[in-house]
Amino acid sequence: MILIDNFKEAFGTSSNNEGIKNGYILLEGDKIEKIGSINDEDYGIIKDREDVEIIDATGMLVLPGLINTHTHAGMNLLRGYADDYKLHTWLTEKIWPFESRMNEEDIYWGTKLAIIEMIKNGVTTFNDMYFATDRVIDAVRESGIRADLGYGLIEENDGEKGLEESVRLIEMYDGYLNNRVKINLAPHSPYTCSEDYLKEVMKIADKYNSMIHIHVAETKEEVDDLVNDSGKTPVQYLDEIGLFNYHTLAAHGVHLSDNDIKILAENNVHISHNPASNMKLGSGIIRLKELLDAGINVSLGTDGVASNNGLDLIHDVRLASYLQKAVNNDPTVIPLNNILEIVTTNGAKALGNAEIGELKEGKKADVILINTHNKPAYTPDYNSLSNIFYAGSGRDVDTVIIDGRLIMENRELKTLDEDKVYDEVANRADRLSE
Ligand SMILES: CSC[C@H]1O[C@@H](n2cnc3c(O)ncnc32)[C@H](O)[C@@H]1O
Ligand SMILES: [Zn+2]
Repeated sequence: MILIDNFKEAFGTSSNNEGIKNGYILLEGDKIEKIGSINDEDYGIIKDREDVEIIDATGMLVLPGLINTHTHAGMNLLRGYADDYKLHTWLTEKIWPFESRMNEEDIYWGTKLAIIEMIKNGVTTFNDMYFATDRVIDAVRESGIRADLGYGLIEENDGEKGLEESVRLIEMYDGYLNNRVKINLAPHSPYTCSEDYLKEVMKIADKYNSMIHIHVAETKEEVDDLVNDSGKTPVQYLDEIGLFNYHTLAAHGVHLSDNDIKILAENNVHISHNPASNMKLGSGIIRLKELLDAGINVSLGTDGVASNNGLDLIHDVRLASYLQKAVNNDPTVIPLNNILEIVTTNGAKALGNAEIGELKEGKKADVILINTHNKPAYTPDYNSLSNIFYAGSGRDVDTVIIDGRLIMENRELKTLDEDKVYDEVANRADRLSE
């Protein structure tokens, strides 16, 4: 049992996002057993139990673990390799040639680096689309993080073999490690997968009840190309071929018409918004207010670090909020309460996982502690949630617990050898960039 003792304030405990002050959280196995006040009668009894490991959370803020719903973790090997390009040039002239030189071990070490970076920024679950999924799973197992993984399907690269690989992964690993690993289907996009290929993906989704994770309407060029070829927007096209009959998480959704938004809402399509990547690649600005007003579930992703260039969800959700306030000329757009939801409960919904995203009894014990001691960002303290999301950063995350296991304490990782990962990645980057 773990007792998170005497925290300053905990959020994500109720739907109105009111924090609980001066309390404790008891974790039993992989679940949250009890959340209470230090004034409760049983607090003393719990604290005195011999089987309890106490984490002193004095002065700490507690949140559910953050959920990053769109990543390419192996791309941590490409940080800073190709900056300041538009998406098409970036992918075809820089990223894909580099990726074609990467082997499975490179992806393993790149993924480990991404996992270190995510844990250190309070991310406890990530949804990844990439290659070498067995080695990605090794990195997930060793680190203790939670992950939803899809083998990235680009028809020209993998064809039928990619579909077989997706099935193999589902059959072998969906629900692996006490449900810490879930497998989904990850066709890259409508511009790299044909209609027939996507229909094969849908057949697999049908058989295994799998989620589909796909890039959609990221750039104006992507939309214009498809409209010119078929008279349909990517959203209309995917709807018409039946893809949205399956649980779909569409990454990006930057260039959407009113009709596209209606289609997405009617079909309960989830959007993973990637503000930093969209801004850096000059892809455009998502119509976030319209999406939320239409009742669409929007979660947050970082995308890969080659287009971000970090994995700090607290930073990125602030970007998203400020950008929307600016473009809408309205500071009430994406208020604090929505910010917390976007990186927690909305992420859980996007991944179809009712066990994560909240600090509630019976939910998975994915918990992060933010250290406010002696930090300008947390002083004064009119509103702790404001300080976390409008002033703080992922670097303030002190302790991370995933599936009831202590993964980081006092910013020290318990499961991975950080220095070894930095050395490996640096050496591999030298070889790959030659
Ligand atoms: C098929 S695995 C994932 C594939 O996606 C590439 N990628 C990375 N970032 C983006 C993006 O913003 N839009 C489209 N594709 C992207 C990545 O390099 C992998 O090849
Ligand atoms: Zn992406």
